[in-house]
Amino acid sequence: MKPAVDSSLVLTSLVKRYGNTVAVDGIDLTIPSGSYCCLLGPSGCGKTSTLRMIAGHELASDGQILLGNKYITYSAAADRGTAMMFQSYALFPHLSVLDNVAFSWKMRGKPVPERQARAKELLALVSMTPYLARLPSELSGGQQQRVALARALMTEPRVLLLDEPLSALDPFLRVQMRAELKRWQQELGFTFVHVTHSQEEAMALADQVVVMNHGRIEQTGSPREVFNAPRSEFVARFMGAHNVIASEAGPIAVRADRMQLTRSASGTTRPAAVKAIEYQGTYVQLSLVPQGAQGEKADAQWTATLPDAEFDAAPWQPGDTAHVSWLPHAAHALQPSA
Ligand SMILES: Nc1ncnc2c1ncn2[C@@H]1O[C@H](COP(=O)(O)OP(=O)(O)OP(=O)(O)O)[C@@H](O)[C@H]1O
Repeated sequence: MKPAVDSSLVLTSLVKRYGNTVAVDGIDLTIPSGSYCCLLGPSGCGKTSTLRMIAGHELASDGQILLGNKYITYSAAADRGTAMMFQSYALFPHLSVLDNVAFSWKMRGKPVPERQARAKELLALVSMTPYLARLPSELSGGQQQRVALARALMTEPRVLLLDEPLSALDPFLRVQMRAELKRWQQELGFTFVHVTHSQEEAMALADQVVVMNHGRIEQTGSPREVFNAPRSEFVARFMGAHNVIASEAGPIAVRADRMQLTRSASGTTRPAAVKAIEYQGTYVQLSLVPQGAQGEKADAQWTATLPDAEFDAAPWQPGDTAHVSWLPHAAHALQPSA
């Protein structure tokens, strides 16, 4: 049921100021129609403000928002063609599942059979047909979330906005719901914009990851592009599993699993003391302190991960000296932050 409507979003020089605080500092972003976009970044980087400006829950201080071929920058929230799904599901506690979902059509004066039929269709999409008569208090967190999604879909949005939708769930349910979100987005075929501070969640879900820092976009790309070629030190550190290493040509990023360790020095290796070893199941993680490397900060620490079989064949001990190297293509030059 892929709709043919254009649900692309274009943000141009978008700014949000709260008094003297610049929460979003002139971002430019194109989100293709029908894609899954994750806005990713640490607390306070401006991702929720960006989402709320798209939703119309905050007015942009400057810049433009284009949905399809229509500027919605100053439109009322209800007229934008967007729907928001919140972290707290905000269902009406006294209404049944069916009535919660049908509510927006009731407000629009649609007849009972019509609104109930559509609500049932959407509740079937989110596998909630057996629970139509329940109250929200009689549902689990994951089930409440499904109902909240069905309710958001009743408004027939072209863009669904999700603000940390998985953060209230336990880790097991989070992974399950994540897979379902992806499936629903593919079935519905329109644009999803999902705010998260979890790089793991963004990598699992997104077609396009947008890494934000201090109200600006640090990097945009597919999860693979962003993970394998972080543009800045901030992105390398935020995505995790990377080392930021000083080199003559400036800082470089090397993935932890691309660090090669040997027991003797050669021309290109750098010495490091093995500080700690953690067994992680399929791999073993070593914390390394570089020894007298030029340009490294005094508190620099590197991480190397070795497949468990490789580690077991020649185990390292804390206090050992490892000589570290990497293949040329494993090193990525880092730019200064935006
Ligand atoms: N209503 C507000 N009034 C004043 N300042 C605000 C308001 N909302 C957000 N801010 C500030 O704007 C900046 C960006 O906030 P925003 O909520 O967009 O970030 P975020 O990346 O979504 O953070 P989090 O992950 O913690 O929700 C922060 O410095 C925040 O304190």
